Amino acid sequence: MTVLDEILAGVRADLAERQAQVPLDELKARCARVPDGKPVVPSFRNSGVRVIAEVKRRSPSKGALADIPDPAVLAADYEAGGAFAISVLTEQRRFGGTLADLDAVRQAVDVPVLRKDFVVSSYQLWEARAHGADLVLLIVAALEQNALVSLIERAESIGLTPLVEAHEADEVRRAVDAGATVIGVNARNLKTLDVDPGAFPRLAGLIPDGCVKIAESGIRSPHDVIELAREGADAVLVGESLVTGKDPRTAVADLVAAGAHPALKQPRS
Ligand SMILES: O=P(O)(O)OC[C@@H](O)[C@@H](O)c1c[nH]c2ccccc12
Repeated sequence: MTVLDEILAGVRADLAERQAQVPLDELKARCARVPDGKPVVPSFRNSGVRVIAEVKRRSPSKGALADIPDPAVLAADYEAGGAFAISVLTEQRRFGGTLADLDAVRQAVDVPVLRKDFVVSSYQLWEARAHGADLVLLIVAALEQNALVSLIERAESIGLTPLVEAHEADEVRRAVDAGATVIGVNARNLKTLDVDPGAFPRLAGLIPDGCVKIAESGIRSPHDVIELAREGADAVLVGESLVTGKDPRTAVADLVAAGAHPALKQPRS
């Protein structure tokens, strides 16, 4: 069993419990009461590399990272630092997150919010929307192709922007074939947890120019952002270095400033 298989087994067990507690109809009714998901794709294409800052308590590779007693405070700091969006890990067993964290962040910020989890069922898309998410992560390595296609379609139909994550060339092709318009390259292999900083530079060229390209994981410094921008990144997704650093607001602001240099990225049509 890979780490990803173990995570998915836990995710399915927790999902079954929530489904037993909250019927789908109730979730759908809640969705009708939350404001529509914010469109994000046009701003990803503007000049400047967008920074997506993540609320992450623990990880399977490192264990505990940060306490984060109040995700709302951290998210507000990220927003004040200029984050384009906030990513909230809602997986409980390995990452220490919950849907309550998503609620807290949604209440605290105006910028778009990404539900970061291991989505295997459309129920989780409705949950994401009901708890105020604008974007949702879909991991190619965790899904059969037909499931990936239908989750992308369902996400879009309920007003969520799917961020489709790949780690290998074949997964990028699957993401493109499935109709993804926002594609993330995760430098971390979720089966082994190894980080490969060369992943984005190697795979970015396989992503069509019409798609938004996001570099994920292992990003620590303004220098990293500049390098990834040169390789064509429209955005970077950063967790660990922000939650373990001293001042998340300034750390985000430094990354945003690095990515804002006009020579790095022209607006894309
Ligand atoms: O903490 P880092 O190395 O900055 O990485 C953030 C983010 O990319 C990472 O949390 C992540 C990317 N894809 C995922 C899928 C599931 C869980 C977590 C992730």
